[in-house]
Amino acid sequence: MTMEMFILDETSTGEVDRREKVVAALTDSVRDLVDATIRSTVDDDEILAVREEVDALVSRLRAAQLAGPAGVRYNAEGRSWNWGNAVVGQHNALAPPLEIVHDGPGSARADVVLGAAYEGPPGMVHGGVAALLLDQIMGETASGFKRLTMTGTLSLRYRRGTPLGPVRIEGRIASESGRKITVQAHLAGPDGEPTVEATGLFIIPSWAPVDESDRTWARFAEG
Ligand SMILES: CCCCCCCCCCCCCC(=O)SCCNC(=O)CCNC(=O)[C@H](O)C(C)(C)COP(=O)(O)OP(=O)(O)OC[C@H]1O[C@@H](n2cnc3c(N)ncnc32)[C@H](O)[C@@H]1OP(=O)(O)O
Repeated sequence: MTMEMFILDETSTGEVDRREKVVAALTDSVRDLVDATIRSTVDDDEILAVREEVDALVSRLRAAQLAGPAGVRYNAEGRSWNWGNAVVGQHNALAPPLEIVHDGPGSARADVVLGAAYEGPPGMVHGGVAALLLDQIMGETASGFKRLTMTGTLSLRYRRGTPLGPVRIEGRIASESGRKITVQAHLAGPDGEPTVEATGLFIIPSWAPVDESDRTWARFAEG
């Protein structure tokens, strides 16, 4: 991976905002479709009929497609967007999506409601999903949108099951040394008691710009 993998896109911020909103609304409907598919008890004939309609809709969307994944894009105005991101992607129905709040330097949090699509043990959040969400918030905590960071090592302690439903995730920088940033985080259910605790080492890659006064690259990190 190199800085060149971030895509400079000519689209204006106004147009990005407009398009994001339109497709995000469709994405919400697709999330609803996923939940409805998991939980539906309609009869087989109805399932077959719905499948035909869904296949027809997929064909319509495929009429004009990107050649590959959405990537992380930015424009000359400093707006960046990562619509396909697995955790925060506004156009990714697999993403909850997480809306991460940056409280201040070195800390971040997010509240999200995890439904049937995120189940592992019965009625509980899948352990891999917890790791996925923690990884993203910890990466953003380390980055603070001021530098590029990548996950080096992630260690999780699952203290008890997390019930599906409302979840809070919080992360903070514990220490820094050169290009290495240690982040601690946890995920908690509605009672606020941590169910998963995480420690991660996030690394500013050797190929990333290191001069924090060089703001030209900061926009990349805002994806
Ligand atoms: C994603 C980027 C966008 C970010 C946007 C901001 C938002 C973020 C949100 C994103 C959230 C999602 C986030 C994701 O999902 S990121 C996706 C998951 N992570 C990856 O794919 C990372 C893959 N690995 C690499 O690219 C490289 O190995 C990295 C960049 C990690 C280091 O390659 P680099 O060539 O730079 O390293 P170096 O050899 O100069 O070593 C430097 C120092 O680090 C130490 N070390 C090295 N590796 C590890 C390790 N694995 N554990 C512990 N320590 C390690 C090493 O010993 C040395 O220590 P010292 O000898 O100096 O003491």
